Amino acid sequence: MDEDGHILPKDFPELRNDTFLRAARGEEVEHVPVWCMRQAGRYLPEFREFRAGKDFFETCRSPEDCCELTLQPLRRFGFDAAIIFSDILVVPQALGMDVQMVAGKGPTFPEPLKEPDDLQRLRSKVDVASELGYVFRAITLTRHKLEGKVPLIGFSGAPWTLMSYMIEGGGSTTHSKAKRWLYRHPEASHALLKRLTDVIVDYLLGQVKAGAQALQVFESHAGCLGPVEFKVFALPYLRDIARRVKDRLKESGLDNVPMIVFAKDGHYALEDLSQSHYEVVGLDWTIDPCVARQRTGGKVSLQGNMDPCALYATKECISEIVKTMVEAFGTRGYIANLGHGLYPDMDPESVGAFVEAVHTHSRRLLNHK
Ligand SMILES: Cc1c2[nH]c(c1CCC(=O)O)Cc1[nH]c(c(CCC(=O)O)c1C)Cc1[nH]c(c(CCC(=O)O)c1C)Cc1[nH]c(c(C)c1CCC(=O)O)C2
Repeated sequence: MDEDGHILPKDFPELRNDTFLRAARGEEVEHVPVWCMRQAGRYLPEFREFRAGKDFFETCRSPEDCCELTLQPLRRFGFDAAIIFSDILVVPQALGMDVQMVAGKGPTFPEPLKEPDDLQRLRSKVDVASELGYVFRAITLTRHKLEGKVPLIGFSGAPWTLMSYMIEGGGSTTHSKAKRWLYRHPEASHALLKRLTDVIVDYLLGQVKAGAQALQVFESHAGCLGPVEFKVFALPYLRDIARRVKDRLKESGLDNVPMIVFAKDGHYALEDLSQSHYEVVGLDWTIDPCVARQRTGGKVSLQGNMDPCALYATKECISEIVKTMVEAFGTRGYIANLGHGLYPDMDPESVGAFVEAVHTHSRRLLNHK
């Protein structure tokens, strides 16, 4: 404990299941590891009960609550990794923006950025330890409470995805306000993306120092860009993040951690993403696993990519879909996941069937080699 009574990021329990980390590095495994994006979420009755009546970002600021919500899905399912409960929008908050979670509407910025002058409203220097220390404390506490069961993943939103939220002020189908900046104010766009990148690098490094054993960067809004805009406004910053986090870990004498880049609907950028210093490329369900393997040329491990809606199918059907998916990806350098997050109306039993199917089919394939 430190003088404020916070648990310290040291003497963590020994890791008992490193399958996820080995798969991320392309090493041999006994089964294909599996986890789900949004595995802590409203599809779980215990999650809904725990969150009831509490403000979303208040919950994010409570290390004890984040720890409990992170552990909930692991009590039910044989996931091979945990992901810290938090949200990508804590970074815009750290830059000084107000963000609220409005029931039925999703994340909302009462005062989004409208014109380049609005950049002056953002904090010029962000001290991540003071602004986002609550996430670091949640990670440290959770890493202890996991008791070495599985590794803990930390995460951040990617610069373009965060920029688009900060300008749109919430969810959007066209992202036209944010894309207007790219075409009308390219310099201001780069200035904003650069500032986000700097904060994200410090933030991810802080997460590793706090105990995160892998990192995922969510470029959730890659799909509204085309290949040209992605190359100019997203890819350079994604690359910069991975390179700088890895350099800074080395400088600090810390071990490298696997990094995953997930650019939702960014299949047009697969080749580039596989050469961006990330160990793992996450895939949504719009790309065929064999095509993805070909286009990434065995340079990286792959993660994904079952259509989350396949969980509405029967257990038998889920098992068949998983079998086809695992056979197509192969058992080496592969982390099974959905192609995006779980939805609130999904049946926890189907999630259990998905996890079981990944383990069963991959064990069978590995035993027949
Ligand atoms: C775009 C994005 C956000 N947040 C996140 C992304 C990137 C992933 C993606 O592409 O979906 C990332 C995120 N958000 C959350 C996690 C926790 C870890 C996990 O995956 O289990 C993670 C990794 C918790 C959450 N974040 C949120 C919830 C649900 C709200 C609640 O618990 O009350 C959870 C479990 C809220 C949130 N936060 C955000 C949205 C669009 C929403 C949904 C709003 C709604 O459905 O009303 C922004």
